[in-house]
Amino acid sequence: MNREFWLQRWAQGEIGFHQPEVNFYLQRYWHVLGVPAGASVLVTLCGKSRDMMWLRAQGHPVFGIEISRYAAEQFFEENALQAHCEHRPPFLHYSAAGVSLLVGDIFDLQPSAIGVVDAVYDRASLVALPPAMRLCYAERLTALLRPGGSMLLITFEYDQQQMPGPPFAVPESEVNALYRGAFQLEILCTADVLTLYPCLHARGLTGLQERVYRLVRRG
Ligand SMILES: C[S@@+](CC[C@H](N)C(=O)[O-])C[C@H]1O[C@@H](n2cnc3c(N)ncnc32)[C@H](O)[C@@H]1O
Repeated sequence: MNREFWLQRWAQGEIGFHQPEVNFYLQRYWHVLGVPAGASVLVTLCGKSRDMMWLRAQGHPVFGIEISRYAAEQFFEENALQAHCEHRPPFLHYSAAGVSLLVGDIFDLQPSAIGVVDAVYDRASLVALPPAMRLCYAERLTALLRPGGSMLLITFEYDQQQMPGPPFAVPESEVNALYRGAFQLEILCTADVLTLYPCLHARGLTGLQERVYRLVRRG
């Protein structure tokens, strides 16, 4: 999945991944992470997710990273936030009260751009990436999260033979392989969710699970 694939999806309005409501698991499990108000949160591959507004309302300074400028502009417009935009190569940096969105490639994101963050929220992000990109992505997040910091990760699991991604299936064994070197992992929830995603059923899936993880970065 290259940059052009996602820019085209946004340009054509093919954004079935976007949830009009705040994510259920975020609201249910964020408190389990124990991230205090005032602690910064990085929302990876953020699109125009309303989850950023929810995290902001919990008192977190929110950083989002997203390749599509169009998505970032829609986010501020739909949430009636006045954003200031600066070009700080390699990113366009949009900021409004409590929310900063960096428009650019997450693989260019260094701690020097936003500092290390206290927490990470990954919904529909790891599963948006093909297998060859995932290790590099996990290493990037590990570098951006402070030791002791937490991540809430939501994945999909299904038979990858039944449908090409995205979203891709990322099994528990792969999550472990990507993160266990630097994190303690705990599964918070596993749910059968095919009926909630009729579009994925229509693409050929006969089973679909969502899994929610809490990860804590080792010191
Ligand atoms: C499946 S969507 C999920 C969006 C969001 N997390 C949500 O829950 O609505 C994946 C998003 O990642 C963005 N994206 C893909 N590759 C990227 C990259 N290398 N750097 C930054 N954003 C990227 C896409 O434009 C898209 O908005």
